[in-house]
Amino acid sequence: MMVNLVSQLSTTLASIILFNPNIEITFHEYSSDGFRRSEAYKTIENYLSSKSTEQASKLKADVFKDGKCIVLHMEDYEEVSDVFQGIKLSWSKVKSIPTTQVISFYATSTEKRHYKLSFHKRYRDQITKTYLKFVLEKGKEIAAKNRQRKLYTNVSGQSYSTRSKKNMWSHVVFEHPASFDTLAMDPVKKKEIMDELVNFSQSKDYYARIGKAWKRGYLLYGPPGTGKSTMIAAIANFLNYDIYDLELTSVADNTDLRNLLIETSSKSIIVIEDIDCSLDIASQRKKIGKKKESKEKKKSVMEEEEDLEDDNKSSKITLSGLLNFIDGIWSASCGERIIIFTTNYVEKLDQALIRSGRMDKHIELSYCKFEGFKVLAKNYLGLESHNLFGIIENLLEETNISPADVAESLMPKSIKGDAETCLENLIQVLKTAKEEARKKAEEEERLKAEEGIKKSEFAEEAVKEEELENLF
Ligand SMILES: Nc1ncnc2c1ncn2[C@@H]1O[C@H](COP(=O)(O)OP(=O)(O)OP(=O)(O)O)[C@@H](O)[C@H]1O
Ligand SMILES: [Mg+2]
Repeated sequence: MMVNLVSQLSTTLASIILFNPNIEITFHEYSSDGFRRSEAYKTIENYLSSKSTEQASKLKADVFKDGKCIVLHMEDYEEVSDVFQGIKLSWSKVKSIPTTQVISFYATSTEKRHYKLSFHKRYRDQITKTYLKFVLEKGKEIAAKNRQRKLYTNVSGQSYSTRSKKNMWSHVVFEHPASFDTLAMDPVKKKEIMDELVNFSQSKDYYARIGKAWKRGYLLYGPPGTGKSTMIAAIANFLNYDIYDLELTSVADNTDLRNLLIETSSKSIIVIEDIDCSLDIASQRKKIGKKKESKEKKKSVMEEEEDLEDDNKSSKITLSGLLNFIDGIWSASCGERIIIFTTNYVEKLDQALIRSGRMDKHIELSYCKFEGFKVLAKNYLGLESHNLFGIIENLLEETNISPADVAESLMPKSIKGDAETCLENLIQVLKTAKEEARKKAEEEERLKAEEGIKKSEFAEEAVKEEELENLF
């Protein structure tokens, strides 16, 4: 009887060992030489963080963003489950300690960890081909969300704490509070921009398929104080990107520009503010024209000297240098990038610079209208409606005022300042702006009329002179 039981048990064990229906995949923490921490291990750790938080009984905490963000991971020997397309899987964290003691400077050589993934063998294809790719992508997304974002500049300054390699960029932590929620603009336009950004950030495969660098160019234009810089910060916060604020006047030449761009990382926005001022592109075009002219007609020594002085004063970056960069020749090396130009004078820009394909989308940020005002009133005063809103709506229709000026009027001028006082203050500002605009228009009319009179007097004079000349 006893012999029978033992033989039965051993048969069952043998069948379990021989016919184990599960497949196990291990992901080791360190590379086989023991020096490099595996990217896949870190990514899986990130992917499992939310599942660990929900399921594991022993957790380990990692603190990010100067203590503002805590991420929990499962401790050694813990196990969590996952479900993918209806398939049940399990992840466990295993620690192994070598039996022979090795004396080493590296802590890694004594304790070895790995994640072990188990699933039924009938799902081998789905797991190895689809699930693992999904885990790595999700893990990377989580890591990107948790990282401390940075604002880089190529202008060297004392306030910028850290300088990256080759001293090309210096950076500070990027903590601008702007968001699309607090941005005052037409809600339809806002939604369209947000949808497009999401679409862009998820289009890696699409860009790879069509053979284009994964980048998108935006031109933000409009009068001062309409929210161009605020929108850049909102985009960075929305997509969780770094910002590279490129000051073209501090870039020596095209090579310098290329080196700066090579150093930018993926998931970043490269910004050139006031592009019309930072690069005298229009005059470069004229200069090329002038050079052609000078070949045709000989120039005086003085004219040549004037041209040379002009050349020395202007930046050595050429329009073609900048266009090369935008076209992705230098930026195609890795990852997703957004390029944003801002300007107050869109009409001054060279068409080559802003044609579609380079600047894929042109966004006009304009004067504050009622929809924009409602966003500002909610942000600044916590108001969604008020009986003064009607008057403000009418005045905004008749007046050009920037969101920055509206925002300024809505800020309480004293601690006791209440919402109604702020709205009345804004009404006053709008009435004054309207009155000033009316006076300005009248003055312009008057000047035009005077010019007209002068011109007709001049014409009459000329006719009289001609008549006199004809008499003699
Ligand atoms: N559309 C807007 N929504 C919310 N706040 C705005 C908006 N526009 C301007 N502001 C407020 O006005 C301030 C100035 O705006 P911002 O710097 O974005 O303007 P800008 O268009 O970049 O101006 P400039 O052309 O002078 O660079 C911001 O700090 C913000 O508080
Ligand atoms: Mg600005």
